[in-house]
Amino acid sequence: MSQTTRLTDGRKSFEVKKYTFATEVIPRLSCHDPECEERIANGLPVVIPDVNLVASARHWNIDYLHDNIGDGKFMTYFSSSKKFKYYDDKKCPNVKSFKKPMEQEELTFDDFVQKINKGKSKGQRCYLQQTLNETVGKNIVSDFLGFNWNWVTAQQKKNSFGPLTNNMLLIGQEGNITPVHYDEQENFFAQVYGYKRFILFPPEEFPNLYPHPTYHPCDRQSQVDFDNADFEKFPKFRNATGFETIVGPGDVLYIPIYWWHQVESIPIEGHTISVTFWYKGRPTPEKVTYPLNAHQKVAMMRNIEKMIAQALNNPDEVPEFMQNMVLGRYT
Ligand SMILES: CCC[C@@H](CC(=O)O)C(=O)C(=O)O
Ligand SMILES: [Zn+2]
Repeated sequence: MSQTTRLTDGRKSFEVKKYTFATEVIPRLSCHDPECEERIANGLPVVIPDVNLVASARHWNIDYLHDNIGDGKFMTYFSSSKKFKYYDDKKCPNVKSFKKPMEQEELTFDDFVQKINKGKSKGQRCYLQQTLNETVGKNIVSDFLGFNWNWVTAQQKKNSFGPLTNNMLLIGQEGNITPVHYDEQENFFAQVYGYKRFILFPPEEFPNLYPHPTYHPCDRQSQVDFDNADFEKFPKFRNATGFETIVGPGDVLYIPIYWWHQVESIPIEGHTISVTFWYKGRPTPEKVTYPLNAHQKVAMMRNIEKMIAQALNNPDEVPEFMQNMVLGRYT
């Protein structure tokens, strides 16, 4: 039986699965606290409970969204397990043996609601993950316009983030898990309904988390299954140490670019609703300062892998090429 541990969102406490790695709690700071500003400026995660980023969506629930979201299509993922491990369809041809970890389908919101209800009986889980776009109804537009754009745009400017790329609506069933991965964007993650556990690791943990190669469909995703870690294949995973928190309605979590995160919908309210605010990263500084920081090194490793895969013009040749270059020479 797996052990559990208790975690709080500052108001309630939750029994959550205990993994093999140690974690520290992510600080929870008021948006008026200078230390909160400092953490964002320094690319460190922070939970912000009082910024009211999506307070205008506090009344969002499945029924309200069903009645107001409009007749657009919503990308929905289906998984026979709790895990929703993202993959890039366009990279599937690069790995012939790749088995898709989940299915995807574009549904109307009405179909999605039916799937959620039917899925429960058929043991299939679903996760709606769709960029909010112009197809939404006028009430959702008004809620969207009511987001605290002053605060988040001020953060974008003072931290020299790039442009806002999208706001993604996430509706997951309780118990759904997005396995550990990193994104190449800054993210203010706003929790609207229900509770989510976030486990984060800094970019320095790259060696301990063994991401798939960049040409692999699961680029940016760790190969390590937290529930059943293969310590033979991934020995450095023993050294992983992370940070974690629980976010509840109204909380915003700043997830810095290149920080790894695993996200678990806490089995308490039936489902969870979240909205992401993704921004392109800071522009490359004119004058590079040394030593390079961890996320610059991750960006470098990504570029080198992409260049080698492109130059060989055959992804199947990359593993041997990389091993010939490193094993016995840099080990
Ligand atoms: C598609 C985005 C999913 C989200 C995790 C989650 O809420 O399950 C995440 O990984 C992020 O916001 O970066
Ligand atoms: Zn992510």
